[in-house]
Amino acid sequence: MSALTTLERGFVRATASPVGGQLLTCAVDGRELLYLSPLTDPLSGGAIRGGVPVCFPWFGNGPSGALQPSHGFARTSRWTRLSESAGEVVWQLDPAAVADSPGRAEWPFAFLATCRQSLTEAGVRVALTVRNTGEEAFTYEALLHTYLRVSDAAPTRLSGLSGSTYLDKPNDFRPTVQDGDVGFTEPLDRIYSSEAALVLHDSGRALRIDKQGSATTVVWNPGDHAPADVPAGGWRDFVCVEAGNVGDRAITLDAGAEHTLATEISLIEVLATEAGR
Ligand SMILES: O=P(O)(O)OC[C@H]1O[C@H](O)[C@H](O)[C@@H](O)[C@@H]1O
Repeated sequence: MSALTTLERGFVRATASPVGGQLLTCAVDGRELLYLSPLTDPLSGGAIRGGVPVCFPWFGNGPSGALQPSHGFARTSRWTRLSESAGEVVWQLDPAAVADSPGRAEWPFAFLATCRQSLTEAGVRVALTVRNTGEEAFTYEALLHTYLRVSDAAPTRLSGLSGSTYLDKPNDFRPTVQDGDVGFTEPLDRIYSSEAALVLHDSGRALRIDKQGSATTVVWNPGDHAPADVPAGGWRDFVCVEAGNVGDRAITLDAGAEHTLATEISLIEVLATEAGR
C-alpha cells in the first residue's frame, strides 16, 4: 500500500490517503481544520474515521436500507493517484478498482469517479466528479462526509440552515423545520434540504463551508454513542457537516453525462483566545 500524499500551499498543509481517495488533514498556519481519530489507520484499507471520506455510490445503507458496506464501496477502495502538484492531488476510481468490492454487484454500472483536493489560501476544496461511461442511465448518492475539528462540540453552533427542512434520522426521518442555528448539545443525525453556505462557530474560531452541486447537507454528531473507532469522549472533538446529494436528491446521469459535487472549507476567523495559544 503506497504512502500518504502531502500537499502544501502558502500556510496551508494537508495529507491524503489512496484508501478512499481521501483527504485526511488540512491545517492553516498550524491550525487543523479536520478531525482524524487517533484510533484509525489511514492505510489499513478499512473505513477511515475522519478527514473527508467520499461516500459513493450510496449514503448509509442506500435507498433500500440494506446495502453494504455503509456509505458505499468507494471509501474502502484503493484509488489511483492521477496527478499531483504541490497544492493539489487528483484521485481516480474506475470499475476495475472495485471489481471485487463488497456491494459492487448491487450497483454494477460503468462509471469514472475523480476526487480533486485543492488547497486554497485559507483551507481546502474537495470536488467529486462522477461520469457515466456506460450506455444506460444510473442513479447514485454521494456525500463528502467532512469531519470538522472543534475545540468542544457541545457549545458549537452551525448557522445558515434556519428555515430549512431536515429529515430527522433518529425519529423515523420525520420532516422538521430548523429554527435558528443548529446546536450540538445532544446527538444528532439530520439530512437537510439546502444548498446554502454555512458557518461553524467554535469557541475559538469560525469555519465557512461552501458547496457546489449539492442539494442536501447531512449534519451528524453521535454524542456519547460514538462508533468504536472514536476514543471515549472523542465526540466532543468534531462535528460532521457533509455536502451531498442523497435520498430523493440522488443524482441520475444519462450515458456520457457527469456531475460535480464540491465543498470548500475555509478558516475565516480566529478569536483572541485561540490566536494566543
Ligand atoms: O459509521 P459510519 O458508517 O462512518 O457512519 C457515520 C455516520 O455517517 C452519516 O453522518 C450518517 O448520517 C450517520 O447515520 C452515520 O452514523
